[in-house]
Formats: sequence, structure tokens, C-alpha cells
Amino acid sequence: MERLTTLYIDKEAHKFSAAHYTIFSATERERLHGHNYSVSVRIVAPMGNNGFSADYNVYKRRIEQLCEQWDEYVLLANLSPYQRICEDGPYYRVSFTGEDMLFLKSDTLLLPIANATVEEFSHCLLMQLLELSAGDDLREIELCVASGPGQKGCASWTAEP
Ligand SMILES: Nc1nc2c(c(=O)[nH]1)N=C([C@H](O)[C@H](O)COP(=O)(O)OP(=O)(O)OP(=O)(O)O)CN2
Repeated sequence: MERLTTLYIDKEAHKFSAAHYTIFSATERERLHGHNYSVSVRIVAPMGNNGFSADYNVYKRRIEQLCEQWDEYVLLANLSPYQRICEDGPYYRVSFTGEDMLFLKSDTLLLPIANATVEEFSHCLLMQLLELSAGDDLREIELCVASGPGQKGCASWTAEP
């Protein structure tokens, strides 16, 4: 039987501050507001024969990189069925229920997600972490994004048997 181990990486430094709004329906959304999001990861890996599985420092650096890329941006859901985003000079023009909002492109990231929620953020970051970890001998990764203490969404991946 293969011996597996679970590493938990839940560091205070793994955070990003970002502005967003959740879209609830075709006609309802939150006002733009911000959170200090935090990112935590659970990794399941085979145990090596010297009492070591995967170097958590490697994953700490990758998580830091993921957080850094989104820090201090407005995060917009580019795949929402309810809003339309187009370029307008230095701005993104976002149309929702007949109203337009302008966001400076330099302050804004268009993400390939359907909503700016912790569910979608965690899935998007998990996909990026998997890409950075291609070739690593891992069995599972779960990545969680918390929008504040006690509220988070998690996405998970399991290796094909
Ligand atoms: N399933 C989800 N539901 C909600 C999400 C989400 O990402 N996934 N997000 C929100 C809001 O955007 C917001 O992030 C949560 O706001 P809220 O809980 O009202 O306020 P706080 O973060 O300040 O939490 P407190 O409990 O009030 O301190 C809503 N739903």
C-alpha cells in the first residue's frame, strides 16, 4: 500500500487585497467593495523513504506568486453571462442591467471566471498552481480562498489513477 502524507499550507502572508462585486442574477449585484483574501492549500503526496514528501517551501513560493499577481487590483469576471466588458481607451467599460461602469485598465484584471466569488477565485488559482506544479508527484491539491475569517470557497484536484 502506498503511504501518503498531507501537507497544509495556511500562512498569514498568503493573501491579496482586491476589489470585486458578486453578481447574483441578471439584475442584482453587490456594490464594488474590497476584501483581504487569504489563500490556503492542502497537498497530498507520496511519502518518500527519508521521511519527506514534497518540499512545502516550493509550494509556499508558488502560492506567494499567485497572491502577488492579484494584489491591489479590481477583479472582474470576464465570463459572466450577465455583464458585457469592452475596451474603451484606458478603461474597461462594463455594462450590467443597462448601466455602464468604467474601470482603469491599469488597475483591473479580467479573469476567465463566471463570477468574482471565492468559488471561482479558488478554481482559477488551483488551475494556475497545477500548471506551476506540472511534473510534481502529487495525488491531490485543494486550494481555498477566504474572503474573511470563517468564509471560504475551495477547489480540488485529484490525480488520475
Ligand atoms: N457562495 C458565495 N457567496 C457569496 C460570496 C462568494 O464569494 N461566494 N461573496 C459574497 C460577498 O462578495 C462578500 O464577499 C461577503 O460579504 P459579507 O459576508 O456580506 O460581508 P463580510 O465579508 O464583511 O463578512 P461579515 O460576516 O459581514 O463580517 C456574498 N456571498
